[in-house]
Amino acid sequence: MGHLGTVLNIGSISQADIDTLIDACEPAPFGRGPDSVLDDGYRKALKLDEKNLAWRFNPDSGDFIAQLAQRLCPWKHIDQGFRAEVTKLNVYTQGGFFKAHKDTPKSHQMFGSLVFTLQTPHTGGNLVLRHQDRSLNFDAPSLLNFAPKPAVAYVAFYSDVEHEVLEVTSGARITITFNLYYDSTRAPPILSTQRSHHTPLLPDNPVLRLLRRIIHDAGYDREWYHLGFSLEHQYPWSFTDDDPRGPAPLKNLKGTDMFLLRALEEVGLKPSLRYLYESEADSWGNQFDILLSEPILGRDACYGEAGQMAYLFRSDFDAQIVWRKGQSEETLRGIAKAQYERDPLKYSRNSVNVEWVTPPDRTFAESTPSQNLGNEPSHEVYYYSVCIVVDISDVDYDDVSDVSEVSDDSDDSEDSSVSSSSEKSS
Ligand SMILES: O=C(O)CCC(=O)C(=O)O
Ligand SMILES: [Fe+2]
Repeated sequence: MGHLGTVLNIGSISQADIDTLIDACEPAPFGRGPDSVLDDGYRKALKLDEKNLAWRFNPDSGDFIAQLAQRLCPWKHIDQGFRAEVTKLNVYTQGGFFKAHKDTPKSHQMFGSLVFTLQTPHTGGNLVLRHQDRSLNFDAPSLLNFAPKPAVAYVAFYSDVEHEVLEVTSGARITITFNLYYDSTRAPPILSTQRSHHTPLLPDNPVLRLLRRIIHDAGYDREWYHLGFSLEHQYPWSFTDDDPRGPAPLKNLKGTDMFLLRALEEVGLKPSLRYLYESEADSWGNQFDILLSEPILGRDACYGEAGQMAYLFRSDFDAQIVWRKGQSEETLRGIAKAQYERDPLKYSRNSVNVEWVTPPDRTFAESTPSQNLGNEPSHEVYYYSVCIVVDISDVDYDDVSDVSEVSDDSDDSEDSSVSSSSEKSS
């Protein structure tokens, strides 16, 4: 736009600097499904794209990213590092805001967002994060007021956490935003080279103890049950990702979901990620809950036969019916008679009783992409609600007793005396 480069010193940003910056910016759009929308009823802000921006403080280098990683993943539970990619600079002048949204996922590996607020005088513009029944009001102006100069205030959060920039009541609020990615080419934040078969991935905790009790409880009718956990976060699934490691959200879980996965692995279970769907009602009004190993593609899910049981089973060899209360093979035989008789074993062989430890609150795995508000248009990458389902009849008992012997070890008791020679198998 005809601007030559301008350098701002973040320790002393003058009103003239802010005016120059505003001049270089353009109105910031947001994403509604695949569309880029300018609507100052939702987002009233200016932006400078990443290609026009160079910031000397690079959070992706040095210690910062490693420390951030340690705080977001406090156990030795991820086996990859982090990468931060700048997205843009935002200027919110008086009256500016950005209504509640989730940050648009870019790939399977994107898990977080990082926002820096610069030390320019302003009031309002707090960033409010909401997730399930919790919320956090990030008050950058107060933090910056009390901080020596130069300073920045930052907040990092999982990108599927809904957030909102409240109205700026005076001054100019300037932020620089980054996306955070898991990166398997980088070292994990807490090195685990000394992990051996006997070193627990997690310190002893009530979840582990409870899981051990369940799988050791002789009275528990394990044969017939799977345990199901609806995960706390949503995860991106990309339909165009040509990553040769494949779509593997299992290694990209966030926070407590990763903790749960590690706990299940620790007691010898073999968790898998599943997507729960509800079949369309048949002419008798019956519906079935069905677990798939992949989400149904976003756009198709709206049309035609995509919700029918026969379609779901045809499209996924690992599809399973989860019996609802009162449903059984008999129900199916009575209701879906024609389908059942064509292939009597198909459905009954692939059905399970799931005891939901954390029950899903939405039956549909899919968030409806066409109405979702994001910070950018979304193309072929959407968030999905995910479950972990484990077959508890399928425990490797050797593994379990091994691990329970060392369950008192706390995480930091591990030192160089632990053998580094044996890799954890499986
Ligand atoms: O400017 C901010 O504080 C956050 C902006 C934001 O949420 C976004 O760009 O997605
Ligand atoms: Fe955002």
